[in-house]
Amino acid sequence: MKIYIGTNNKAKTKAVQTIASLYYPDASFVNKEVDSFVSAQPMSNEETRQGAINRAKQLIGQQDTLFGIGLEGGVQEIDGILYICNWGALVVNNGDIFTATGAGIPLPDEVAEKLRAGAELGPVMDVYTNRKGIRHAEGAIGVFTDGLITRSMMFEHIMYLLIGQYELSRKLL
Ligand SMILES: O=P(O)(O)OP(=O)(O)OP(=O)(O)OC[C@H]1O[C@@H](n2cnc3c(O)ncnc32)[C@H](O)[C@@H]1O
Ligand SMILES: [Mg+2]
Repeated sequence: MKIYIGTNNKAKTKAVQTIASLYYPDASFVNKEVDSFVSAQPMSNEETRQGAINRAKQLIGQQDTLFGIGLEGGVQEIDGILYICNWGALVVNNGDIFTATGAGIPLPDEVAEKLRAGAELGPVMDVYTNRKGIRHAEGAIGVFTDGLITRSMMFEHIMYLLIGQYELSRKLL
């Protein structure tokens, strides 16, 4: 059985493979770049959630699919502070969909200002750290938690939340 992953991002892919292979050791993984149909930089919880759902829905209908996973990163403003937010969606071929949200921490003002002006977090983080490809590595959440929680670990938690809901629904059938 195949598990479809709606991205080529390395941090997201690692999270899906790490957690899903614990529960489905015989599954194989297929990456498929799909459109989120939301902004490149989602600016609300609602938009970020919708991006994850939109990605996952495009993975319906493949042969031998266990499920498809859509993961989306964004930011949301609360009380004048920009927090990172992250969402995941798991879809099965019959159209059932499970969603979950992940950890959120505030972004420093100098980063938040650039996003409010229209920049994307990925490139902003590369400039901030003077490195390349932070979004494929520890991510903003890793940089701003001193490496304690990486972008993969954050998406791993979302994977547990998604698989847990999916498995429970199968037990209730
Ligand atoms: O290839 P995809 O799956 O699109 O992976 P992505 O890294 O672009 O991830 P998202 O589209 O889900 O994230 C939306 C934007 O926020 C950026 N982003 C999100 N989380 C980030 C993080 O933890 N560190 C750095 N950039 C991040 C990302 O680069 C995009 O500009
Ligand atoms: Mg993206």
